[in-house]
Amino acid sequence: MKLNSIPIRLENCSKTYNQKTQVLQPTSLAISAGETLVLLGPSGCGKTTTLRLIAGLERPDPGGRIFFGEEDVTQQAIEERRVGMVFQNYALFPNFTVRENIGYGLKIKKIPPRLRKVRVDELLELVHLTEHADKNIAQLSGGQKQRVALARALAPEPRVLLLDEPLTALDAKLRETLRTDMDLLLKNLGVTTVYVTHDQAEAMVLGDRVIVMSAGRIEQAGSPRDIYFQPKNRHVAHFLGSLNCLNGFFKDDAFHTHGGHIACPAQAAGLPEVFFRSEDAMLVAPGQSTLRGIIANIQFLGERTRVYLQGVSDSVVCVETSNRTNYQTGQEAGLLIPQEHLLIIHKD
Ligand SMILES: Nc1ncnc2c1ncn2[C@@H]1O[C@H](COP(=O)(O)OP(=O)(O)OP(=O)(O)O)[C@@H](O)[C@H]1O
Repeated sequence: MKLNSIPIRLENCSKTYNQKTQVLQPTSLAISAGETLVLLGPSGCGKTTTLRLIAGLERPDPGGRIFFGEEDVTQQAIEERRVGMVFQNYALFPNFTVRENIGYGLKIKKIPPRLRKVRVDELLELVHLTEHADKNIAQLSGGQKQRVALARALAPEPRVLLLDEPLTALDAKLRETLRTDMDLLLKNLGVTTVYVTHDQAEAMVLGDRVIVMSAGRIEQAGSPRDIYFQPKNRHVAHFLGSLNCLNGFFKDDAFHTHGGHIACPAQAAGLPEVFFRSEDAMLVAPGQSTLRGIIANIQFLGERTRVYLQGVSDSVVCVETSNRTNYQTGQEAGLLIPQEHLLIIHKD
């Protein structure tokens, strides 16, 4: 199944509720045809509001405009915009069967029953629910309900697919499976998609581009690799991955390096902050580095181990390692950080 896709453009869109709280600051944003754009950020940062503006469930403040292709849809109601929406809580009709739920939008559009059946069968296959077609919604698992919701949203061939935390209500294992299914599906459909989540792994896997938001504004837009490896500021850096600060270990842009690794950083203040990601540091014998600490805590996760070191920086730092050494708390350890893995972020 392939859907037609169109670009979307938001021009200077802000949103103020109750004439006082501006929850979205003036935002301009272009989404390419067929792109999957993920809006990522903490609760309350304005992701859902942005999605609702695109859907036509909210209007932007005066001056803001929204385009689907060249068409100005700012004043159009949701029905006119031809968008498909999927919500966290499914919003399915509980007394309908799977088939009836998926076909609902087609019935409203007065598509003849024979054609409707063909289309619903195709969608059932697409979301792997053919054998559950005649079950009631109550008989389905959470993951199956979400697949019905997705098929129902796709049935009327929307121009744009809008997904608001569709996997949040599911348990971790199922989320991971559905995330992979969703990724394949979106790539095959080729429909312009806006996907809201606060889960960074979901954002990385699904997004062609990720927009990191905080406090009603866009902090950074870029490919998953860009925002992960080149965060523009500390909001973005902290929101992605596990980050450690090397407080006060940076001076006059002079690193004392040891075979390309930071081994003896100098003390200073008032300069950019230096961070490193937990997976980018290596634990070595204390004698192999002048960055040393005492192991304060260990979390064994199976495929990797998190080791927390005290005394390296002002606060405890976390190192993630996949080696199989049986570290012990109280043990002294050295830390090496490849210089190219340091994140140097200027204070904002
Ligand atoms: N109808 C409304 N009236 C007043 N305030 C609202 C309304 N809808 C949302 N808000 C407020 O706008 C802010 C942004 O909400 P929004 O739902 O866009 O955030 P979000 O990033 O999607 O968060 P979450 O992940 O929790 O849904 C929040 O402070 C919220 O309380």
